[in-house]
Amino acid sequence: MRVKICGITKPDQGKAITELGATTLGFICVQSSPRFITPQDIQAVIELLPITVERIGVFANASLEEIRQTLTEAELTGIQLHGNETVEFCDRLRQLFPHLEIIKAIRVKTPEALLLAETYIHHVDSLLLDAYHPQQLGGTGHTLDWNSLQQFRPAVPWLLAGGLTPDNVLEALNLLKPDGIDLSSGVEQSPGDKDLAKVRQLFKVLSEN
Ligand SMILES: O=C(O)c1ccccc1NCC(=O)[C@H](O)[C@H](O)COP(=O)(O)O
Repeated sequence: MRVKICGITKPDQGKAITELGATTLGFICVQSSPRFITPQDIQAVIELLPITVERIGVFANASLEEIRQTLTEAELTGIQLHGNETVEFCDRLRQLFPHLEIIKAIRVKTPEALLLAETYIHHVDSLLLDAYHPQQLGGTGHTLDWNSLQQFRPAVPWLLAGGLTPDNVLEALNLLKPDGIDLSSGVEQSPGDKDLAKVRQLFKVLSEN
């Protein structure tokens, strides 16, 4: 299963987290986030990683030019769109960067958000469901109402995000069986500073499942 640890800001932590078992690292390219990392600093993390690790840049309502600029400086394998990007924007991104994975994140405020997610399936490679928060775009530590997601079976792979921790991840996995999981604040000491003991605990519980 795909395990994405998001909000990496420190090279040594990125390296350690992949050694512990993460398949995918996420880098927050949203300047208002306390987990923001510059393209140059993303590349410094990437240089310590095995080539097999997926490297996702997380953007929210960025322009194509901003994304293009980041890609010239950091060797990302995918783009996560965490704002209000349209299907047309996803299509354009695909045309420009056909080799990159495109993940559309949907922040679930009401059940209609799941219908919105379905409208992206022909325009992206993967979906990610995250918690809605009126002031924060991501990294909120809030869980979704998992019961309301039980019928969610999109025709593309999907990741579950939002408030996952080593303590609740197995319950979520057993209930929803997503293709992957995404964690940030649940394995942190403070925003952008990962807690390696919590990451270790995460992979321990996953291996025992
Ligand atoms: O994490 C952020 O600070 C962030 C800021 C702006 C847009 C997206 C952001 N995070 C996106 C993620 O993929 C997080 O991993 C996801 O929201 C889950 O976070 P958490 O609830 O803390 O596990």
